[in-house]
Formats: sequence, C-alpha cells, structure tokens
Amino acid sequence: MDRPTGAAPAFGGSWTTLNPPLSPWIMDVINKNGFAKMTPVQSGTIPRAIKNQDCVVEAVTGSGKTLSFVIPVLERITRRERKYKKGESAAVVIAPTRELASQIHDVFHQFLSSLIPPEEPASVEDENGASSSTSAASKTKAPYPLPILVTSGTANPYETFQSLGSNILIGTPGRLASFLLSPRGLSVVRVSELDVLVLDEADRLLSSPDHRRDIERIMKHLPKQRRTHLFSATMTDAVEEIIGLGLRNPVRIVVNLKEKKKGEDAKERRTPTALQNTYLVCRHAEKTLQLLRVLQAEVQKAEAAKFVVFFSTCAAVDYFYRIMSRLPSLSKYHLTSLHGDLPPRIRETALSNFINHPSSHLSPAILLCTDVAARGVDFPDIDVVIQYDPPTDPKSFSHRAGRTARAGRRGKAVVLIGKGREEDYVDFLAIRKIPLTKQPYLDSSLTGTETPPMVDPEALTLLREIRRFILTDRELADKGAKAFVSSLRAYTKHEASFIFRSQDIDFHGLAIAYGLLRLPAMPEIKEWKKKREAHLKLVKEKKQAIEADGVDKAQAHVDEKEWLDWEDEPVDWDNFAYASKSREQARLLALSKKRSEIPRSAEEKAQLDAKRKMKSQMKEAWSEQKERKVKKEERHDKRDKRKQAEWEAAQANGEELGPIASLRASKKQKSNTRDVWKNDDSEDEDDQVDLGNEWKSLKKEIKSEKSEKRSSKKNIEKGGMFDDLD
Ligand SMILES: Nc1ncnc2c1ncn2[C@@H]1O[C@H](COP(=O)(O)OP(=O)(O)OP(=O)(O)O)[C@@H](O)[C@H]1O
Repeated sequence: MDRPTGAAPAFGGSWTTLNPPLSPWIMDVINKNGFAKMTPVQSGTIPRAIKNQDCVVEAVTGSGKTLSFVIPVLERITRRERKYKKGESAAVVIAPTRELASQIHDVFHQFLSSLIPPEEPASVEDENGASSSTSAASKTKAPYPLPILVTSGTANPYETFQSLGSNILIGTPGRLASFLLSPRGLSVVRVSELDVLVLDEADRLLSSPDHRRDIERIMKHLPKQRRTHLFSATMTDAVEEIIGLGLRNPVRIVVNLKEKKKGEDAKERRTPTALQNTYLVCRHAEKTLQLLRVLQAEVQKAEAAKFVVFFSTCAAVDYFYRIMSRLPSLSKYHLTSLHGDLPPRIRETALSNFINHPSSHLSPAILLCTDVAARGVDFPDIDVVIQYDPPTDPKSFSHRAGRTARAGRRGKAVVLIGKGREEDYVDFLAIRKIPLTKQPYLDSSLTGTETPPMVDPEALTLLREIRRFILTDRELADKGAKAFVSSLRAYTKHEASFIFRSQDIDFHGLAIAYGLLRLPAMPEIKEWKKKREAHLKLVKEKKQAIEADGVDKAQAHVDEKEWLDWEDEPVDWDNFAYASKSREQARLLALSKKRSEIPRSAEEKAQLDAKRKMKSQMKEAWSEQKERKVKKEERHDKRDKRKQAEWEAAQANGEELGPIASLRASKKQKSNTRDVWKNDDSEDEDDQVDLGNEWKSLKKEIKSEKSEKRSSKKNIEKGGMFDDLD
C-alpha cells in the first residue's frame, strides 16, 4: 500500500536548534534513522528533561515519546562529570508489558551499540535474546555498556547484568522489583548514584494495584535526588497521586492536537490527525462476517497490507486464529496470534514474525491479539486496526487505534459496534475527544450500504462454514465454547456498563458469529431464553388482539425485538472425536468409565438423579463466581509471595531454586517444624495434606509445561503454526 505522510505531526523544529546541542554520537544515530526534525513532544520534552526538570508528558500515540526520554537519559550519562562505573545504575525504565520493555531496550541498544568500535563486528544474541555485541574486546572498548532487559523472559539476570556492566535497566514492574530488591539484587545492583526513573505508559502502570505496589517499592529504594518522568497518551488521576509521591515540581507537557473542519471551530482530539477513526454498526450475528469483509475491502480497494485485529480475551484470539486460518477466503493472508497466555518466547517470536513479514496487498498479514499489543508497541507500517470487541477499558481505545497512523503516516481504524444501545459508544468517545466517523455496513460485493433490516443471510452461510471446520476436531468446539463464555464475561466487565449492558446481549447472535455447535450451559443463557419465550408470547398475543379488533397495525405499538432463531447443530457428541489421538483416547476412557457408572437399579438411579439435581442447583451465577474468584486470587497472591520470598532467600545464598527444589526445601522445613511440634496431631495432618496436594499439582504443572514446550517447539519447526499447542 502506498503510505503517504499524513497531515500530522506538525514537526517541532530542527534537532540543531536544541540548546545546549546534543552530543555528536547521539546526533549520528538520529541522522542514521532519517529523523530530520523533532516531533512536537520531543522538542517540548528533551530540553527540559536534559536539564533538571521532572516531566509528566501526555501526547498522542505514535508521536515519538520513546526518544523523548531515551535521548535525555543518554545525554545526562554523557554529560556527567564523574563517569558511571560498570554496573552502577544510572537509569531505570519501567513499562507495563514485556513487549514494550523489549522495544524500549532495543532503542537504547541501538544508540549504545553504535559506539562499539567497527572492527568488532561479531553481533551475537545475549541471554535475553537481544542482539548485542558481547565480545570482551568490544565491551572494553565501548565507552558505555549496553542496557539490560529485565522481564519474564530474562534468563540469569544477575549474570547478564554483571557481564554487561549495564548502567541502564529496562523492565516490567514485578521483575524489576524482584531484581533490585532481592537480597542478591541488593548486594549486586548499586543504585545510590541513580539519576533518572522513567515510567512509560504511566497511567496503565499505576492503574494496576500489583504494578503500583511494585513501583512504590522501587521508588522507595531509589535515591530521592533523581529525575522522574512519566509518559503516556492517556494520563489519569492515578498519575496525579504518584506525582505527589515521587516527583519534584514536575513540568506537565501536553501535546494537544486540533482538527479544523470547514465552517467549524477547531476541535481538540486525543488521536493522531492522520488517523481515520471509524465505527461500523452491525448485529452481533454479523460481526465475524463484517470482520472478513473489512479485511477484504481494505485489501481490494486501498491495497492494505498489514492489519491488527483486537479481541477482548486470550481464548477468543486463540479460537479465531484457528478458525480464520482455515477459511478459504483468507487463504492468502498470513495470520499470527499474540496474547498473554502464550509463553514469553512464543510471544516474542510471534511479534517479530509479524513485524518482519514482507506483506503486500497480494500477501497481507494479520495480527490477532488482545490488549497485550494495545499500548506502546511500535508497529511501523500497520494500515488498518480493527477492534472486533470494543475494549472493556475505554482508555485502551485510543491506544489500540494508535497502532496505526504512527509518526505522521496515514492509517485507518474500525471498531465493530452492535446495533442498538452500543451505538451510544460513539457519543461516549466523542466526549472524550475521540471523534469517530461512520463506516457503512459492507454487503457481499464489499459496497458500503445501510445495516440490513433483517440479519444478513451470509452470516448464516458463514456459520455453516465455520461449523464444518469445527466438526473435524472436537478441540475446536471446546475452544469455541471457551472463547464465547470468556467474551461474554469480558462484556459484563465493560467500564461503560450503561452502554454495554449484560441484559442486552444477544446470545444467539454472538453464538452465530462464533460458529458454535450448541449454546454452552450457562445459568445466564437459561434466564435469557425464558425472557425470550415470554417476549415472543407477548408479541404474538398483541398481534392476535390487533387482528381480532381490526386495529390498524401501524397505529398499535408492538415492542417487537429482533430475536434470532437458533438451532443446535445435530451432533453425535459421544462419537465426536478429538483430532489429537492422545486426547481422544483420554476422552474415550472417561466416557467408558462414565457408562460403567450408569445405575442399574431404581435406587441407584434415584441417587444419581439427586446428585445431578444438587449439582445443577449449585451452579452459580457470575456475580457469585466473581466473589469466589477474588478469594482464589488472594490465595494465589499469598502463595506467589511465599514462593517469591523463598526464591529471594535462595538467591541470597547464590543459588537459584526451581519450583521442585524450592518445594523440597519448604517440605524439609515443614517436616523439621513437625518434629518440634510432634504432639499437635491435627496441625500435622493438615500440613501433610496441604503439602501433598501442592506437591502433586506442582508436578502436574511442570509436566504439562514441559509437554507444551515440546509441542510448541515442534510447531515452530513445522513453520509458523506456533499457536497450535496440542
Ligand atoms: N523525530 C522523528 N521523526 C520521524 N519519526 C520519528 C521521530 N521520532 C520517533 N519517530 C518514529 O515514530 C514512531 C513512533 O514513536 P514512539 O513509539 O516513540 O511513539 P509513542 O508516542 O511512544 O507511541 P505510543 O503512545 O503508541 O507508545 C517510531 O517508529 C519512531 O521511530
């Protein structure tokens, strides 16, 4: 696709106008990247951050915020009178996801590696998978050491830190907190001379209680005499609070965009002006059909080559990836999936495969993802962003849309909005300075038209097509049901709950869009079905009354909701097999066990019926499940903290315990304690049961993790089907 430069950004002046001027080695890298001028956020932030000012920076997506903190950090290191020693921390940069942290690491790496003398060309992968020149000679000749990335994928962080002698640490909050504050970290990583702390995507970092706790721990550990900078495209009240905690007389830099249409006053907006931000109204049943048509229309009419499609949950990404990969209409598209349930290495490979894919309109690429890719990730050349589900957090909206139209390029974003109350979302966003324009419904010839008065018959043709794939593998049916349920739950968690109301969900419509074989047995659906029957009965009665009285139909009001018909696919569930042989064997075994339990006598039958009844009564609604979930999360949190403490203690002794080893240690510790308290039998038994269960579940976890790793490795070797983990 021809990607012309958009109307924005109005550039913020030449780099040479900065006073004092940037160091020549930094200018060299800027020139090498072809960045002729600064963006407005850069010209506003860099001079202040180089001097002694704390900055809180808010500027639209893709406006160049990363260089606005990378350059000042590097300049301050360069200008410092007493040079940093190897391993002495000069700057810590915190980002909410490993993808974003890794991207920031790459930018620092690009600058610092430019100083490695050219006679040392050997560039190898460091232990974080980042390309770095690690030969002893180059390390000694380079004036500043390379940065270190501290995230979930970082192997042996202390060893890497010591071998690189890094002054700049970049990572996610939890990992950085453990890295800095574990006994080993306290002895190895010196922070007394730390100069700068940066929080990128600060509002997201501070809106999560866990991240916030970790950041506060890190802040307390760092010297007060430091510069602190916060960056985001969407600042919130949480940021105001943290400003009070750790910033000193910060300057607030807000880069506003104004859009002026003919005959109207200029309006402020929170999205890039080069972004064509649109919404498309369709029924829930037509969502997948419209997604496919938008993909095809953009390729055929605008020669689009790269797409990002957002879903609300990991299960939905996983499911649609499998379904869309099988659709003949998408056979020339290269699909990739990315979500938080994938192991770190696979996430990394997925992202780089997608970014580096040589796509064109003849061979377009699509990334299906959750909000894990919504913030900060710099996809250089995305043509269209599609939001299959509007985000549960409205702040994510502009971040998602902002994966396109970056650095002044043009781009398009489309959000699929359900017909009816969901259309209020457009006004809701307009108030938040995110204006959307309407993209018409696409018919079968990909021509824009009004949303059809009755459900598009092709939505039902697509349902049949998806069902045909699902019938080839029971696994797909399971995944579809999981995706459907998880998306419904996400729907009920929308912050704009007065727009996205659970009572308005069209279950049949969504099930059509997902291509389900049958509706999952959920209490909410049973309730909804009852309402539907009652409403249909009422409408029928009213109609009959109108006809009997001879009242003009047009004059009498019948609140006739649109109820879609639904028919379960006739499936022989006992013989519906998994494609995976081992999975199918396990299913057959479970089935024959269940059959052998079929009661023979009337008494046995009565017992079984009573048991079933009790079970169905115990089925809870989501509200009750929510409470249970919170308690479960608290329990897990406690367990994680205990494991963390054990790990930190082990690190202090210079050894790193794996999960089995740490459990053995705690088992040993507990058995010692039991010896002392031998007389207290009850406690002793509880402990044994606890430990035994934990031991079993850990072994199970490790076993499944190993087999997952093996199969994902196999899949990668097979050629890109990395998401097929079975
Ligand atoms: N002065 C410049 N001239 C041209 N391109 C630039 C300039 N500065 C940065 N860029 C490019 O603009 C793109 C977006 O930059 P960056 O990722 O820093 O945006 P951002 O404001 O942090 O976006 P987000 O809010 O989505 O994280 C990058 O590809 C970057 O290389």
